[in-house]
Amino acid sequence: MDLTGKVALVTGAAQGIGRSFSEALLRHGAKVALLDLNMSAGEACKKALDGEFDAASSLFIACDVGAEEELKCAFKKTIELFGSLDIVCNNAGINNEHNWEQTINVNLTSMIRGTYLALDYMSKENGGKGGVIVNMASLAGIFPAAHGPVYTATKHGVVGFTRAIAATSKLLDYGVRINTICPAFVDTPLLNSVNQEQMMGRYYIFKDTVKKLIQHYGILDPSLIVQGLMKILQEEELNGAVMKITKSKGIHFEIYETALIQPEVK
Ligand SMILES: NC(=O)c1ccc[n+]([C@@H]2O[C@H](COP(=O)([O-])OP(=O)(O)OC[C@H]3O[C@@H](n4cnc5c(N)ncnc54)[C@H](O)[C@@H]3O)[C@@H](O)[C@H]2O)c1
Ligand SMILES: CCCCC[C@H](O)/C=C/C=C\C/C=C\C/C=C\CCCC(=O)O
Repeated sequence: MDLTGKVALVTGAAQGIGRSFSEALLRHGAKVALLDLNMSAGEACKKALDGEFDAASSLFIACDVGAEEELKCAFKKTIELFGSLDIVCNNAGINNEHNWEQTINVNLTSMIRGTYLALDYMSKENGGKGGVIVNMASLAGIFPAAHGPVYTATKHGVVGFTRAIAATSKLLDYGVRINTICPAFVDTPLLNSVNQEQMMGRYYIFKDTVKKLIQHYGILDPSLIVQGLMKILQEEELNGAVMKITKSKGIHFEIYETALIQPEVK
């Protein structure tokens, strides 16, 4: 996919992986809607990006992805300003085992809603011209993380939903490729949650164990996750792929047995 002039929407764009995604998309000539709950970080991010790229190429939208109307409105604004939509990165996520209901809402419900909204605009079934959706999961979407059972559940949900909706898209010829990325630990502010009792909840006792895990497996630079995103955008055959990213193996894929014979519908 040539990214020049393409329109992307990135959630959780103010910092961490989402910000790195947004910078990379702008560098490749795309226009980017930067969605984030954190107004001050979002505005600071937009200002910094304007110093490097044409200010008209990006738009910051204050948006809580967990609030249905706010997310709908952000998609609408993006299309009103940029005229189309080609790429959606459902990236926003939290690690909060104390308020675990919020973790489900942000990490899983909003990923599903973001995918459906993206399909509303991009699916050929609705007169759209196709596109690519990337849903951020985690290695905790494949392996259980004892320090984060609800985080683990949401990321397993993201992986399962993405694989299933990608199969639907192929069967019904939506023209939209949908994939997921599962990184190990990445150098972003999210890792600070391990030191916060109000985030770790009853699993705060694992604080030092998690730090040892992180030390053992190493911390990935967000630029490697950007490389994963670019691979997904460029390799047209990728749909329903579960991309793992680790220090020891780099970018690679989870291989699953073919479980179902998909029905012919057309
Ligand atoms: N950092 C890691 O080790 C790691 C590893 C694997 C997967 N991930 C996943 O990658 C994604 C990005 O994580 P990160 O490490 O960049 O985190 P981060 O905390 O550094 O950044 C997340 C961004 O999302 C925003 N956000 C949070 N809740 C939101 C909401 N309700 N609405 C809108 N924006 C919201 C935050 O304000 C923040 O700007 C998450 O889905 C996370 O689960 C992170
Ligand atoms: C507690 C801080 C929040 C972490 C968020 C992140 O998404 C969590 C990842 C958790 C699961 C991964 C846990 C352990 C495995 C880590 C690395 C395995 C690497 C294997 C390899 O290098 O081959």
